[in-house]
Amino acid sequence: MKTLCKSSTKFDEQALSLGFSELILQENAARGVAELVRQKLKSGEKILFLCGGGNNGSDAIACARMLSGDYECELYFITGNLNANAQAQLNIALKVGVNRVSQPDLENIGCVIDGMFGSGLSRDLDAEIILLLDRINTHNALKIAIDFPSGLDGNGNIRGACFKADFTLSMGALKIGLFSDVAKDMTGEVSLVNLGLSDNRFITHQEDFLLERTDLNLPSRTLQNVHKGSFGHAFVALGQMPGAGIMAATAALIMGAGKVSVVGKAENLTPQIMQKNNFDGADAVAIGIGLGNADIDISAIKHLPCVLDADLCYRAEIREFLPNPSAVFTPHPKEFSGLLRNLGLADISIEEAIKNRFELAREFSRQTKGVLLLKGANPIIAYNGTLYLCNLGSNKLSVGGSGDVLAGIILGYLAQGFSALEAAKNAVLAHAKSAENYQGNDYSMTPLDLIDGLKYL
Ligand SMILES: NC(=O)C1=CN([C@@H]2O[C@H](COP(=O)(O)OP(=O)(O)OC[C@H]3O[C@@H](n4cnc5c(N)ncnc54)[C@H](O)[C@@H]3O)[C@@H](O)[C@H]2O)[C@@H](O)CC1
Ligand SMILES: Nc1ncnc2c1ncn2[C@@H]1O[C@H](COP(=O)(O)OP(=O)(O)O)[C@@H](O)[C@H]1O
Ligand SMILES: [K+]
Repeated sequence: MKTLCKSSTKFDEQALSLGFSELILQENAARGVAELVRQKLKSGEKILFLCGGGNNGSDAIACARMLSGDYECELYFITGNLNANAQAQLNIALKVGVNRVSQPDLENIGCVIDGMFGSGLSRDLDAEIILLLDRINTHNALKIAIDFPSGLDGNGNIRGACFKADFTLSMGALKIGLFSDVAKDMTGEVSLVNLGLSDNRFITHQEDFLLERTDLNLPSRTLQNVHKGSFGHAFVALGQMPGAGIMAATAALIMGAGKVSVVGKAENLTPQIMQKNNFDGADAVAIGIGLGNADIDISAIKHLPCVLDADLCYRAEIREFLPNPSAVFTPHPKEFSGLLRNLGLADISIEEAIKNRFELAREFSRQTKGVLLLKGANPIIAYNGTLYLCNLGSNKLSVGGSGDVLAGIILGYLAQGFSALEAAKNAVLAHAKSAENYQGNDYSMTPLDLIDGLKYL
């Protein structure tokens, strides 16, 4: 896992309190950008630096000075209002031959470096900058964002428009805003630049995390003297759309649950799954998948490890699962907005829920004691106020039924005794990896392909 911090401010404050100067930090930031440029761009090419008047702009100006001589560097300022650092950097840059231009000329530009706004973006972009971004984003030059693509704010929301980067270099520490759903189409590849102080030295208190491929812990079998009862009995409650529940049940089976049963009416049930009338013997349960308005009796299962999905988010019964520390709530944003209302935690629109996803997820996990898995392009897992993000999934997963498969994977882990948090983390990673391994076109993956891929993780 990589550590994520909420903003640059804490890093900057801590570095300054240790005796670093802002100019030293900027020198390191600029060197990180210059190194990437040297790797990606032939020398002699023309680079346009888009500069704001704050410290993000200062990083860009320092970078132009470093590359000047080897590349043709032009600075374009979106403001005449420069802070002291930016002014100091500009004085040096002009002396070493960096050009300052009054209009951004995109002809023959090989690379655009975005140093307009970083973590200081505090309001919507002006119309003029939005127009500039429209022109830049459709240009085929290499695009590198310093710290944040301009237009993306610290909460990962786009403020009018956004620079569409091929690479984003996060300065000092990785910031959570770079991993929102909308950021995924804007940041390009995100990497960290060391500003002279390891992010591990800087983090002194609880932060959030970005899951990595190597965090996937499969429910591998180690002992031989075992039997089906050793791996748990998973149950899925079926409802008005039983096919969805059967896909979840199949995913749980392939993920290693020893036995899998369904409760509720199913026609043509695959023989590998058992039909039951009640939840007797369940080690873990998934409920809500394809449920609709079907009747359910949850009295026997509300204390069990469980996955609470889909339609259950809107129904009163979900309240009875509180506080169950081994409950995993798996809403997509619309269901999350409904769930917050249903539980009396917030009465907000889907758009508001998406906009404030990080803090709402954090608060939800504190209030409910369970684990939240808020689905999206970059799903968020929240437990006890800590967030775990996953940016490894892809648009192949945008197909009806892939959430049902995810619920089934979580169920499979829960049945085998994994904690709710471990089940959610591993399930998100297994889900993303199965999609990544899929060899067909990006538009053709079905939930059954996704389930099949679970066999070969
Ligand atoms: N503080 C430091 O010492 C360091 C800062 N660094 C860089 O500095 C950045 C943060 O710098 P700043 O805090 O100066 O902030 P920015 O450079 O991101 O922007 C600040 C300026 O933009 C204005 N502004 C904000 N939103 C605007 C909008 N929509 N339209 C027009 N103007 C707007 C603000 O009023 C302020 O004047 C980081 O992202 C990083 O790139 C790094 O070099 C590391 C060291
Ligand atoms: N563009 C995307 N990138 C990454 N993951 C995605 C994307 N689109 C959908 N997903 C994932 O696919 C799943 C969709 O679940 P859901 O919306 O509940 O669909 P359904 O109810 O049809 O199964 C979630 O796990 C979500 O995170
Ligand atoms: K920027």
